[in-house]
Amino acid sequence: MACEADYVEDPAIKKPDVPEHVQDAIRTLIEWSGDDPAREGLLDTPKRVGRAWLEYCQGYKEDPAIHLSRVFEEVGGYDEIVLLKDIPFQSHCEHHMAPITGKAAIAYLPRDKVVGISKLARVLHGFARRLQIQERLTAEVANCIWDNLEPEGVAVVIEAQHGCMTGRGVRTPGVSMVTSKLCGCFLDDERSRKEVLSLMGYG
Ligand SMILES: Nc1nc2c(ncn2[C@@H]2O[C@H](COP(=O)(O)OP(=O)(O)OP(=O)(O)O)[C@@H](O)[C@H]2O)c(=O)[nH]1
Ligand SMILES: [Zn+2]
Repeated sequence: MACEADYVEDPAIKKPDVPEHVQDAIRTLIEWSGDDPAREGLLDTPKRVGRAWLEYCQGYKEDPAIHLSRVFEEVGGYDEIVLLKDIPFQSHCEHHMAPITGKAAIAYLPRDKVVGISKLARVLHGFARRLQIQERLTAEVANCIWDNLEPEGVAVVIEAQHGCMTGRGVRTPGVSMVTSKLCGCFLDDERSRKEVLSLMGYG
């Protein structure tokens, strides 16, 4: 699935060092998997995997709320739901460190603060690029928007596939997990809830 592309590898920028103890851990994992970490094709793998995990878990280095600090208060009289849907994301499950890939729909009904629309996706990625369970990811995105934009309502629906269910374990491909977190009017008012879920395509 296509994913957000704000990690741009610049060949002029030195790649981060991967400490020896991290590389050792990856060599141990290769051995545990049944291969030989000393064979040629695997010699640089510990460094690559170390860097890859820095990137998968980049979210630990940021507070996603920072993306909601630039708000617009002049919205030209618009007072309806703002929805960003089909936002692709990647995360990793905290149980198996296997990929979680999916899409999110994020909506809010502004009170007096509106943000640039890309910022909703940035908040999602900030929480997704960590070791997660889908329920917590969903709640963290919704709560961050609720606390920082103080809107009338927030709704987040996430639909994702879990690598730990497809490539191992129960080995059941094609299933999606769906989670939602509703706050404010989307939780309390049935008409608002129906409207937002229908705009998201879940109506
Ligand atoms: N609720 C929830 N469960 C998840 C998520 N990601 C993975 N899991 C589940 O976490 C559970 C961990 O179960 P355990 O019995 O401790 O681990 P396991 O023996 O590897 O389980 P199996 O995957 O069934 O083989 C599994 O049922 C996974 O499907 C998530 O985001 N939310
Ligand atoms: Zn898992």
